Amino acid sequence: MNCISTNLKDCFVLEPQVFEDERGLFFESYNQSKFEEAIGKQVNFLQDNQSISKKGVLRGLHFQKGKFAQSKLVRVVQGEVLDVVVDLREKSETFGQHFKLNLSGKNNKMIFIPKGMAHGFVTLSEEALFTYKCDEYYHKASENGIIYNDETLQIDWGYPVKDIILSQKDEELPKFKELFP
Ligand SMILES: Cc1cn([C@H]2C[C@H](O)[C@@H](COP(=O)(O)OP(=O)(O)O[C@H]3O[C@@H](C)C(=O)[C@@H](O)[C@H]3O)O2)c(=O)[nH]c1=O
Repeated sequence: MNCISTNLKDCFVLEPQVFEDERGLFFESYNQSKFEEAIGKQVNFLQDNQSISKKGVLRGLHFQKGKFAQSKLVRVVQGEVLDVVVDLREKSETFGQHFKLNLSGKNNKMIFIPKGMAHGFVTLSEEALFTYKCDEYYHKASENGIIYNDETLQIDWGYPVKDIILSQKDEELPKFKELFP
């Protein structure tokens, strides 16, 4: 497994070893010991999630606050998304900066997102099957987020704004400056 640093400290891109043969391919989508060795720390994943999104669907930017903050290991099984991570750790040198990467069922890349970061993605293919592990349980009262087109964060989603599909909840997310005045 390759582990590649990103511009955000503690946020890594992981590339599993893929074995291809005449039948197709195989890879370990999660191996606790290889994963923890790659990122250099222990993570106790408690919940696996899966979503299917249509083209243009943007989910994010999301995080859980306080003691329900989650680390996530995210990947795409089928289709393609542009995945975005934002550093919300106020003491971090990269506070307010973001990292983005295309994740697809073809490149098999994964992103490890530590606690203290917001996460979102926009679906580039007709449909995308997205799956991720979390090290804290879903806790509705701790859900929080930032509007995807926030003027302070300046994220280029590389997708026509008029075609972006948001949930009602995501349309009403606050701005970065409201959370961090
Ligand atoms: C995230 C989540 C949602 N739900 C429920 C709540 C709601 O009725 C329904 C859909 O929830 P949402 O609209 O919040 O789903 P979604 O927009 O896919 O939320 C996810 O977005 C990505 C970007 C993340 O990073 C995740 O952590 C998570 O916030 O599923 C759970 O039961 N458990 C969970 O862990």
